[in-house]
Amino acid sequence: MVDKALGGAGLRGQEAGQTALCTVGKTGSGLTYCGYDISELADKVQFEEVAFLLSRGELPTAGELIEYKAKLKSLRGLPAALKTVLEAIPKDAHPMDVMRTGCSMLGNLEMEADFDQANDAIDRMVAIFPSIICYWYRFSHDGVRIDVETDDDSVGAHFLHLLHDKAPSQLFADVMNVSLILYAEHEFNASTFTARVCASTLSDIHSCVTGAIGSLRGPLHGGANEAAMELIERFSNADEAEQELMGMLERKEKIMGFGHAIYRESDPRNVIIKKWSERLAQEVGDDVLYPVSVRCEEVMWREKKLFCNADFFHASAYHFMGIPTKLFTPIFVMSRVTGWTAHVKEQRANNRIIRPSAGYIGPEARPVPELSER
Ligand SMILES: CC(=O)SCCNC(=O)CCNC(=O)[C@H](O)C(C)(C)COP(=O)(O)OP(=O)(O)OC[C@H]1O[C@@H](n2cnc3c(N)ncnc32)[C@H](O)[C@@H]1OP(=O)(O)O
Ligand SMILES: O=C([O-])CC(=O)C(=O)O
Repeated sequence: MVDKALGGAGLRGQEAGQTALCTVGKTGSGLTYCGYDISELADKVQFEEVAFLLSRGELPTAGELIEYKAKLKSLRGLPAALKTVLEAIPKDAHPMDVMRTGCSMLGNLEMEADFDQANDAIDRMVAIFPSIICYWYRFSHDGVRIDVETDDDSVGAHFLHLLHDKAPSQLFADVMNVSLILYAEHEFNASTFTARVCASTLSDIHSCVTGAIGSLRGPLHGGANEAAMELIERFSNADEAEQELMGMLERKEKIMGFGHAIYRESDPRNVIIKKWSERLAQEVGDDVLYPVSVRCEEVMWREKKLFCNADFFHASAYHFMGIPTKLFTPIFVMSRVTGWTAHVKEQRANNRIIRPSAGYIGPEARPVPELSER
């Protein structure tokens, strides 16, 4: 007999393996990376320190951080063949498909020939992903071939610089930094599990990340930040948002950016990005999107006890920084690549091919009828 609680839909509640990288819904504020609480990381460190922590197992020393950031800076350039591929992708393509193709093409050009090279391949992906999406976006939308080798100090500032053709303000760079930290890692979520399944076949790291990008793309996972933006921008004030939301709930529609597979009462990342969204709203003089978002949060909790997940206030925060909605989920990729690849290495270090069983619900055994008799 299958235990329904354990064997139910979505594998919910099953321990599908072990990890030393992250806890979700267990200790502290509810999310830790290698033992460090997310609220402390978001307050104190740079995204590059988190990327180093996930790939090397410990936070860097001051010297290691300088060296690591210099390495990332040196790896921002795009190979000519990759530029050619990006230039061939149409303007109306989905940017997550651009990321998927960009990652896959990189794997063709710079194959991870040996697992010992994993950290070099990881560093390259962390450094080059902002270049990939911005090169395609600026070429297809603005008709320019940008130089992706900026001197910006961080991954987040590099991205905003390429996108807007100017170095970002300190506030915008700080928000990008926090956002990338919040999205970096989250245990056995759907995209990370995809990467681990692929890794368990002893495949290469670019294949693992390419598959993970495909899983992150969906609106029930990373794509929710874009869907949340499409929701909140429909409303011109908080009262209208409340009225519309009540109708959506009545019609049993799903409200993107709310709820979670593991957290039951709150997502610890929400309080952090919400604070930054409020700060940005003040900075840009917004008096619609932020109050609309807050009202959505109040209504969803009051009516359904559903809370904002990491994606909801990311929508307004990114919008206030002038980031086009269709680029929201690719930013998630730029960050989560650190978590995915840490899991790939962890899987490889203690591997057994991931191959669960299926409960069969099809027809009884039967003979194949002749073609003329079907
Ligand atoms: C970074 C991230 O990936 S965070 C997640 C981003 N995704 C979203 O924001 C999409 C919207 N949210 C959802 O679809 C879900 O909450 C998920 C996919 C995140 C989690 O799914 P599950 O684990 O199946 O949710 P859960 O078991 O808690 O759902 C309980 C009930 O609440 C409902 N519910 C959950 N989230 C929502 C929502 N956002 N809007 C309306 N109803 C919801 C479910 O439909 C379910 O109702 P039912 O029992 O009548 O079918
Ligand atoms: O853990 C999950 O199911 C989804 C999520 O919040 C994430 O991947 O950040």
